[in-house]
This record gives sequence, structure tokens and C-alpha cells, in this order.
Amino acid sequence: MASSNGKPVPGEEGKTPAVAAEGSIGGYESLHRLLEANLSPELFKAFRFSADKEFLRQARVVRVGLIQNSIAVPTTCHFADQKKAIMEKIKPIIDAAGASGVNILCLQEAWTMPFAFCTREKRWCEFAEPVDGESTQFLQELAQKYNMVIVSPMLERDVNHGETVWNTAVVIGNSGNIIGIHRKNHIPRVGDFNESTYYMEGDTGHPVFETAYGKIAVNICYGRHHPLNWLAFGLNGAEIVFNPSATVGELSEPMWPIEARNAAIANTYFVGSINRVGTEVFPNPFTSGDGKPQHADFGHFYGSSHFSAPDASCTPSLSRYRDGLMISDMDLNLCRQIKDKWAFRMTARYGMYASLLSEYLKPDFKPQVISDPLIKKRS
Ligand SMILES: NC(=O)NCCC(=O)O
Repeated sequence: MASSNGKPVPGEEGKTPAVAAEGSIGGYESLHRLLEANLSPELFKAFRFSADKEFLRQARVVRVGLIQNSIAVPTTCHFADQKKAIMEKIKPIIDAAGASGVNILCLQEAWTMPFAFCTREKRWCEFAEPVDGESTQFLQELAQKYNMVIVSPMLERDVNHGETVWNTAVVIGNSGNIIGIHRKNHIPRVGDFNESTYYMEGDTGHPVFETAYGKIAVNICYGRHHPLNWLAFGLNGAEIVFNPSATVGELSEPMWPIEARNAAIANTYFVGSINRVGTEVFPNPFTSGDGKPQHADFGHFYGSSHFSAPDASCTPSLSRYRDGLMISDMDLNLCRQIKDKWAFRMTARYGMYASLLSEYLKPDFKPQVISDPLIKKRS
């Protein structure tokens, strides 16, 4: 269940990705493991993020967990059986997190269902639940049992507003209470990620949830490509931002190890990145609008969940093809220490950017381009 020792899968050493074990990369569990083995920088070694000892503040070490998993049964099974099976599958992993003393745990995007938004079939909306529905109740019990904050990204049915559907994260406090929700801000329009067929851009802004263990926020999946989204959670004071995701190798794997680390550095907080694992095959084939043949799966969800820290360090990632629980201890004092060191907040020139953005939003905006007059003379 935990991450591997980072060595190539036996018998797969040095093989190209095409012939390696299902989903491995050159015989390594993940891209992080490949980099770790071949570059061996200190920065790839941390499972514990420490901070300098302070005289006037106690250390604020929290234990944080991330769960990545494949679906439990085929997507052709009865919906009720799929929901039941995924809960049964995830429970022992949450139990393991609880037994390990995890304080804050985050699950993957839309964890209660297959990531069926590639299909554009509306029947998958049946998986949507009210914020206080079945999956939340299931997690509330576990949160209370283990005195653990749990972040539950799920498909929400807003019964009070015309039964609308949202991609939502429910934040459950360590007493089993619902602290609040955040709805995904940026909805992808790329590849087979046809999520805009199902739900709209979120209306909850950039909430930071003050929990018993620290200030946390949730930047759901595609929001990780938007630096201002990361910034806004930082401006509201987040110390840990989770990025529960569902993304496939062909589309985003080269970006995956970079974006979260960059966000952690630029915004001086910790980031917990989570991705699904495996290939989910759907009953009916669909097309991607690119002239290529129809297909019945999204591609390979490459896992590779990991933590990034404000000092540019990060953990190795979990496997790109197996379920996993990543646990890391982090001293949240590091956020302020790095703020003091680098002064990114103080040097940020927010006013200058606010003026540019407000000009940009006007219909008569003209980009600030100064042309070389000689170019015009020549043409
Ligand atoms: N779930 C989701 O938003 N995926 C979009 C693809 C990506 O951002 O890599």
C-alpha cells in the first residue's frame, strides 16, 4: 500500500516504457523515482519537512496523508455496487491512515465514482450526492473515530438550488463535523475531460478552512494550471493546499512534478498532490473530436501523488500504477520562515497587477506593446 523503495520493478530495469510492467516508466514506479535514481538530489528525499527551531513559537508538526486509488469494480456494474465497492476498498486505507496518526487526510477527485466525465453520458450524474449525503456520513464517522480532518472531493447535488451538480470538496473536521465546502473553480475543456457537460465553474471563491491542525484549502485538479487560483488560496492564509486530481499520462504527466512544486514555492505553503490510478474502461465508446478512432477509456491515470514544500523540497511520489497512502510530517512553521527569508509577499507588487487586470477586463483594453518602428519601415 505504501510507496515502493524506488528501485526498478524486478526484471524491468532499463527497459523502455513500452515494454515495462503495466504503467511503469522505464521500470520505475514513477517519474519521481526515475529522477531520484538518476539525479539523486537531496530535495527528493524528504518524507518529513522540518523547520528551524524558534524561540517564541512551538513547532507545529502535523501528519498529513494522501490516498490514491483505482476504482473497485468495473464501470459496467450496478451503480449501487460501484459505490459500495469503492467505500469498502477505501475504508482499510483510511483505517491505516488513522492508525498511523494522520491528522489531515485528503482523498482523490470524485473518489466515490469512476471519472466518467469523458463519456458525456448524463446517467453518471446519479453518483452526485448532497454535501451531507452517504459518502460524507461515511467519512464523518471515520473522522471522529481517528480525530482526523478529512477532505472529501465528490460530485455534489445541490438540492436547494434546482438539483444542480458541482465538483466539490467537503472538508470534515476532526470531530466529524462538516466545516465547509469548496467547489472546483476551473473546469477543463481539454482532451476527453468533458466536465463542462456536467457542472459549472465553482461559486465558492477561495476558502481557507481553519482546522484543529492548520489552515487548509483545496485547489481541485485543473485549477493547478492557474497560478492566480493558487495565489488566492495563499492570500487567504492557507498553510497546506490539497490538489485532488484525475489526470492522464498522455495529457499532463510532464507538467505534474512541476506545477505543484512551483505553487508551493511561489505561495509559501505546502501542497499535497493526488492523482487517480489505473485505466477506467466505460461501457460505451466515445470520440475526442479529433478525428481519431472512438475509444472506451480515458487513458492511464498515473497516480504519482506527493507533497511539495515552500522551501522547494518534495517527497518522492507514490506509484504511477498502484494504490497508495502517502504520509508526511510537516512543521507548518516553515511557511512563515520561508516568507521571512524570501519576502515574496512583500515584493509581490499586487497593486501593479491589480491595475493591469482591471484594465485587461475592459472591452477597450489595448495590450502594452512597444513596437520597434524599424520593423514597420521594412515591411
Ligand atoms: N480532472 C481534471 O480537471 N482534469 C483535467 C486535466 C488536467 O488538468 O490534467
